[in-house]
Amino acid sequence: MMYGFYKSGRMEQRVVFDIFYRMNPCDNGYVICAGLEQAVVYLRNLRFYPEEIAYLRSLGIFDEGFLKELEMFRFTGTVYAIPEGTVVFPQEPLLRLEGRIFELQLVESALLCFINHQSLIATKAARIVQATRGVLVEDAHPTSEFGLRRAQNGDAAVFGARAAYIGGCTSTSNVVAGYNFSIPVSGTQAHSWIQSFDSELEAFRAYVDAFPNRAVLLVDTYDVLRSGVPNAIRVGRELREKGFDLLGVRIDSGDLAYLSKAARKLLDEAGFQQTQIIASDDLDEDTIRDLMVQGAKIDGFGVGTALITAKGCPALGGVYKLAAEEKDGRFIPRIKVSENPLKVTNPGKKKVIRFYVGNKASADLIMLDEEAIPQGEPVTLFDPVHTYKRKTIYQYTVRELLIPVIVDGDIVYELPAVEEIRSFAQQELATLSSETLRPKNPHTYHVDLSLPLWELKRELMARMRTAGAN
Ligand SMILES: Nc1ncnc2c1ncn2[C@@H]1O[C@H](COP(=O)(O)OP(=O)(O)OP(=O)(O)O)[C@@H](O)[C@H]1O
Ligand SMILES: O=P(O)(O)OC[C@H]1O[C@H](OP(=O)(O)OP(=O)(O)O)[C@H](O)[C@@H]1O
Ligand SMILES: O=C(O)c1cccnc1
Repeated sequence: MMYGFYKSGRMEQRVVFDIFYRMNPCDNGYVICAGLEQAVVYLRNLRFYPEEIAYLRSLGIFDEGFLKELEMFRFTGTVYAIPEGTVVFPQEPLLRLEGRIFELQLVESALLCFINHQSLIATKAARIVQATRGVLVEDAHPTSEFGLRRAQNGDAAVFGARAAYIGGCTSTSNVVAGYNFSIPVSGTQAHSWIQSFDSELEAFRAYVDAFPNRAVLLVDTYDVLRSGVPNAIRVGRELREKGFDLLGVRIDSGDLAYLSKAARKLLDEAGFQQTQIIASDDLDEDTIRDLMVQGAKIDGFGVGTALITAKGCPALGGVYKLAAEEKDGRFIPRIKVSENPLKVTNPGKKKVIRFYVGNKASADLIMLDEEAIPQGEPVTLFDPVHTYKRKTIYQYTVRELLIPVIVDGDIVYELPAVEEIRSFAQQELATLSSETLRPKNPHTYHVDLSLPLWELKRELMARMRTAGAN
């Protein structure tokens, strides 16, 4: 397409693209937006290197003038984005890009990859953490991301660990992610550690020698209740003589509810009330919720496969759609019409505002960029499909969600630390009602269109049906 724009003299045509998604993944009531930092870094560093241009030349498809354009290529567009950690909903632009069609068309798939992947994993993590006891991490049990070995590849593991932390995990076992993003790392040991010693007891002793104040012993290699926990208690007693406390045991197979209760009893009777029980073994939000219902005595979870692959909801369907095109110095709205009403795009250069009543998010409104933001007067919102469904909001505050991140190719936004994004995501979750937060059949949060945008959409749909037919 870039070559086509170059050949037809349309390279410099200015356009607006939106990134948005149409349905929440996992039947969830919201998505936690993530991946913006990687998108920004990608845009900043985007260029064509000599070897890449040589490869494109070798294809024998492109003329030298075009390859020269690629050689000089830099991203010069403007990006507005919803900050990472924000809870977002279907249809609303998460990123709005303005620039030359030559460059904005190039970046579609890469941007979608960053935003779709991390937003999906952050959302999955929030669901898993919520299942451990409550949606906010202050109520939840610590949950460590264990997924590296099961991720679809290395980038998915590292950026997935970042997103999992944003979504509420307490730590990751992926030390590269810890290094890259300054997020907490934690880990226990594998069955191979235990197997590599002549006895479980020796294995435990050697481990606590190395990590006297942070040892979590894997107790299920041979027999949790007859061998693993009794040996852990023995080593715990020896540790105490050296002035340390055994931090925990990990159970990685069997009936986790039954074994955790029995292990708790053994540990408590031996005076190890502070020693935690960590569970892992193909856990996901459903199994964790089930374990909690069964009264499992589990203090923390390690979750790998289901988290890093977003089991059950393997992709977030974010899309990149042309919304406007510049003509004579003005942006002319563009629409994509479809038989499926969900797939008809919202035309024009837009912004998104969120209404808060008290400290709860009440509804979002997608508006045309030139519209004034309501300043406190009562606002009546209507469902864009079932327009008789209306709601008037009084006594609200408003927040504009899209903020400038890159202006004319320059980064104008200070990228927050991941720790900060995670705290922000927690604040964001606290603004949702329990009905929106529930993991099954959640209440659908209202995302409405302003009247001018709704009217523009209807007009363009009618016009483009006729124009398209011609
Ligand atoms: N009390 C429980 N209620 C519901 N699910 C459980 C309970 N205990 C364990 N599970 C889940 O059941 C599954 C058991 O898996 P599986 O049949 O492979 O047995 P296992 O004990 O893990 O054996 P191994 O890991 O040695 O192959 C895991 O996904 C685990 O998380
Ligand atoms: O179960 P997940 O949620 O994916 O978490 C990661 C798993 O990876 C490790 O074992 P591994 O899978 O290597 O071996 P195992 O299945 O035999 O325990 C660990 O002990 C967990 O069980
Ligand atoms: O630290 C652990 O015990 C761990 C980490 C990743 C995968 N499985 C286990």
